[in-house]
Parts: sequence; C-alpha cells; structure tokens
Amino acid sequence: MRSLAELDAAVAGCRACPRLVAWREGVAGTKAAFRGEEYWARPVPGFGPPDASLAVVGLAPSAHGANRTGRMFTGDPSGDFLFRVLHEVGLASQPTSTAIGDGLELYGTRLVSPVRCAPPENKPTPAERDTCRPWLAEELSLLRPTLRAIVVLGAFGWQALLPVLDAAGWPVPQPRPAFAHGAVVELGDLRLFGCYHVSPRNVQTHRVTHAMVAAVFRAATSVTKPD
Ligand SMILES: O=c1cc[nH]c(=O)[nH]1
Repeated sequence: MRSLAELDAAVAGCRACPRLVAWREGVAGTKAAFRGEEYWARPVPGFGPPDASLAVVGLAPSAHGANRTGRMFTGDPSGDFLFRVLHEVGLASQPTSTAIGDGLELYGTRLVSPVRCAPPENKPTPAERDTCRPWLAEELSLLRPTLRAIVVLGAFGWQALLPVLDAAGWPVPQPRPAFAHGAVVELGDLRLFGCYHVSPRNVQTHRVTHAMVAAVFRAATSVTKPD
C-alpha cells in the first residue's frame, strides 16, 4: 500500500478526463485579478495531516482557487468562508488560506474532494465523478485507522461519498440516507455530518451562515475530540 504522500503525488499527475484536463489548463491566467500568476493547473491532492480524525468532503477545485494555488479550498471565496470557521472551532492555525507556504496548518483535519480537477461551471459530469472515485476511495482507506467523522459539504459530495464508504465496508444503510443540512449518520465507528456547501451562492442567499457551519463542525469535533 502506498503512503498518503505517494497518493498525493499520483493524484497530481492524473490526466484521465480529457474535458477536465483541457479546462484546468485552459482557464489558467484568464482572470484579470490573477493575470501573470503561475497556476497549478493540475489535479489537487487532499490537504491536512495523514492521521486526521476528521475529513471534510467538498466538491471540486475552483478554476481560480485551488486550480491556481494547488491547495484545496485555497484562494477562493468558499475557502475564505471555510477557513474562518475551521480556525474558530480550533481546527486551523489561522483564519486565512492564500497559498502553499502561507503557514496554515490543519489540526486533525483533512480536506478531500470527490473530483480533483476544476470543472467548467463547477459542475463535474457523473462520468468524471466516477472516474475520480478511486482517488477518494484510496485516500479514505489510508485515513481509516484514525478517521472518526466526515463533514460533507453539499449533496454532490454526499452522493459521491456514500458509494465509496459502502464499497469499503462501512455499514451504509440501504436505501442510502439522503443529504440534508444537519443530517447525522452513524456508520459504526464513523459519523457523517451533512452541511450545505459554503459556496458564494449559498452564502449570499443566506442558505448557509457562519453560525450554521460552525455548529456542524463543533458537533463533528465533539466526536473526534470528545474531551
Ligand atoms: O469544493 C470546493 C469548492 C471550492 N474550492 C475547493 O477547493 N473545493
């Protein structure tokens, strides 16, 4: 079995989905605010320690966020929101995440994604989600010895994750539970928490607020850090 660092390196070299390869590379440098910056423009590995007890499942890197910086949720408005919450609940060393090398550390928490490449309009196809699935499956199996809780940001991540957990032998109920904000599902020694995605649209429409997301992460940390 390879290590998480070896998996991260393999993820970053993936070229399995021609549409996503073309998009992640073609979109680099097209936003005025970041013109002249060198983009990562590759698949984005997970971010956080290999012995994390909490995983956070997002959707996919954004074109000018993680696809630019090479780190999950780093450099986009969703990340700006998420890292403020993670810092507030004691899971991040600082409330901001701007670039690899900015000093940010996550405590017991790993950010993972069902799709590793930035997709057009933030919408991966079902075929792209399925092609990307083995990366998520392998990452979760490497985290398994310490993993006790997963916060899933949005229905896409929920629907991508449950078949992975099922196939890996976690006791996923049938029919599979539906995504909802505030959903909590016990899978033996693992607890899943549903949370609306922290996308700019959800934040601007007040579908999701800082307090709502912080409450989910506090519930999750009560599992991973019971004292
Ligand atoms: O799920 C998401 C959304 C925005 N940025 C990411 O890196 N992941």
